[in-house]
Amino acid sequence: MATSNRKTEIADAAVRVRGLRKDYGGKHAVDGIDLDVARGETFALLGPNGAGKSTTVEILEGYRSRTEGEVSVLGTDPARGGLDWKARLGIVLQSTGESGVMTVREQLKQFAGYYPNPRPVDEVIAAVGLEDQAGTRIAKLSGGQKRRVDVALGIIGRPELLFLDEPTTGFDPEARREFWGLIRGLKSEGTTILLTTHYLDEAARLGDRAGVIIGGRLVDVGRIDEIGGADARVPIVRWRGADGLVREQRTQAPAALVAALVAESGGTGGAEPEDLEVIRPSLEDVYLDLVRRHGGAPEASGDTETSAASETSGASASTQEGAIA
Ligand SMILES: Nc1ncnc2c1ncn2[C@@H]1O[C@H](COP(=O)(O)OP(=O)(O)OP(=O)(O)O)[C@@H](O)[C@H]1O
Repeated sequence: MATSNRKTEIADAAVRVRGLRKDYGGKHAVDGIDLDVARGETFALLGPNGAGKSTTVEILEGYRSRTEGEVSVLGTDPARGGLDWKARLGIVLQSTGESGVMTVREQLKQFAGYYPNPRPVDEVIAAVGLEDQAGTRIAKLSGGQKRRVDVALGIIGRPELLFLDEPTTGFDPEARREFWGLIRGLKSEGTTILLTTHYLDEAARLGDRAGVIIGGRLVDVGRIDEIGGADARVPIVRWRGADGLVREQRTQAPAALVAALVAESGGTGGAEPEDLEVIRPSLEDVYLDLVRRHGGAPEASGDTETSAASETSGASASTQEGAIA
């Protein structure tokens, strides 16, 4: 299965990166990345631990120097971005930096003062679901609540471009879904969002497009439903044969295969094929396959359900398309 590397050029991109390299000592942490993020799109940057995502994003944010390459963020080279440029960005870093002694509202008020056109503080508190904690000192909040403060600080300045580095780490499932709603709202207002996440379901739900970085290289980029190439998306039919063995077959026509299995097991009135499943590979399945093929260590998944696409319990046998075992 060939990886399609779609290098789409976007006119008037919010982010434009060409030949980006970052060396630490002799090691290429980022090794020649080309990337465009369109204005108004939500772009998910994916990759295993140590792949080079944070380094890339920190260069875009102006926090880190680069070794080589061209970078333009909202039309400005981040290495030369001044305060006016910074005020157009919203940044939610991986680690929290807010003061623990202030209350949520005090901290947000302070940050709002740094921006020319901030959102109303109470509107932001409500958007991140911290109304009940608005008067609480940040030091006393739970990990997930502190993360919501980080997100609130990232959006208070009404950013044109919002960087979210693993924003929902520590969120409970309900808070994560609320956060997704918040991000969709920002997107509908025209905010460009660059998201790094290890939660593949989050990337699939929020992202218009995604890029996969492995070993400092962008190994694939495209619409969420294009990542990994068409072959990686072919459905899998799995069933237990009369001999007790689990069989699986990739096929573009799962209904026809299921009908054939039913006919084989005695016609419409016959026995149901045992343990029958039709599986459509998720972004997580496709991503893990990409990581394996490019020699990256697949990380433990987030809270997404593990698809059974690559796992079978008990004995199994794979079959070629068109041949029922
Ligand atoms: N300040 C630094 N000095 C030396 N090496 C570094 C530095 N920062 C990062 N690296 C190395 O660069 C590589 C890329 O790191 P980076 O933090 O960009 O990865 P990542 O994809 O964001 O990982 P994670 O998913 O764990 O956050 C790693 O091998 C890391 O050890």
